[in-house]
Amino acid sequence: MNKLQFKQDRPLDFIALGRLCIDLNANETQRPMEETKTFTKYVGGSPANIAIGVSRLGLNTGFIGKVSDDQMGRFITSYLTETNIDTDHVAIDRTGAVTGLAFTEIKSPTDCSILMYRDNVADLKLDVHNVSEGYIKQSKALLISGTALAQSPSREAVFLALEYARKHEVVVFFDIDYRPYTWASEEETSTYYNLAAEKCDVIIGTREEFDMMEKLLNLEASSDEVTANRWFSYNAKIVIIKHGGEGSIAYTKDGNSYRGGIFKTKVLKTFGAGDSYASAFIYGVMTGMSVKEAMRFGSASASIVISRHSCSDAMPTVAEIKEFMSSAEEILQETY
Ligand SMILES: Nc1ncnc2c1ncn2[C@@H]1O[C@H](COP(=O)(O)OP(=O)(O)OP(=O)(O)O)[C@@H](O)[C@H]1O
Ligand SMILES: O=C(O)C[C@@H](O)[C@H](O)C(=O)CO
Repeated sequence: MNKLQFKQDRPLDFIALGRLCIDLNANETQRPMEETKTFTKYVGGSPANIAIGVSRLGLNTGFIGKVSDDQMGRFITSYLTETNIDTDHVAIDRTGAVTGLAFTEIKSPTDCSILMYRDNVADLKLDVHNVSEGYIKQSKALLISGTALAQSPSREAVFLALEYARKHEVVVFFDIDYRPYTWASEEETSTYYNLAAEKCDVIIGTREEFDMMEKLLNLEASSDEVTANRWFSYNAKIVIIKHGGEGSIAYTKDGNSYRGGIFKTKVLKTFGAGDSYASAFIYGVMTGMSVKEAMRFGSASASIVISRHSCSDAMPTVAEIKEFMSSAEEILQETY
């Protein structure tokens, strides 16, 4: 089967599984974090950002995750509810685990970094008992995010969710979301990412993330096309490789490839580009857009989000994206 086939008779469009954390974005920009005095708090975590993005675009969205039993956990679940995301399967940790924090530093539009505090985080205590087959089979699509594979019991929860998704023909999107700070070794990382990716229908990652996955394979030479074709031998129908400000490229199992450009924007910070791109791309392919058009939609969403201070809060509506696309300058680069 070459194409994505969403079961239209499902009450849910999209379930995301994985990290729910807090972004603390520096208010004083153009300087190192050592000189920052104040931060603004937002919901964060790549799968949370993507879920917020697709919900704001109008998809009927749920979440499978675990939050801390404190003010931060309640802030997150309240925000998800306010964003029309079902939180019935967001569990509350009772072991004293905490919420992961992502402190962001915005030195310049092209020099941004994230300081992660992730010891004893609740999101990685998600376990198989939090993963409901009855819930997953109600959805057209499931998103898994690579960082949830970093530690047990979250790792086992992801693989169980993948089993349920495949059993019930739920289309699986895999955002690689490689965050080195959570992993113990490159060997462990590559092994689990590859095992998960074999079960997924759409794989989205940066060139560097795919390189990490291929490190142990001794491939003679890799390229975007080599990467994509490797995954078509498993379950993948679409493989997208993101190239930052140079755009993106998508390969489909039927042998086609599509280059995605970027939309010029006034960049405040670069992080958030990947999650906004993924959320709008997913919305696009789930609402009948072609791969090429969904990539443009994703790229436009990314340009909007990187011009704003937050990631989750900044996720745009369909009207905002269409308005932006009608006036922004689109650039298609052929540099890779
Ligand atoms: N400087 C930019 N200007 C315009 N669009 C951009 C820029 N950087 C990224 N994008 C858009 O966002 C998409 C994803 O960006 P990128 O490749 O940086 O993913 P990522 O590394 O996962 O992002 P993040 O920084 O959020 O982790 C790109 O393919 C492109 O369409
Ligand atoms: O995914 C993370 O842990 C960090 C995010 O919360 C942050 O918004 C970001 O880096 C988005 O790309």
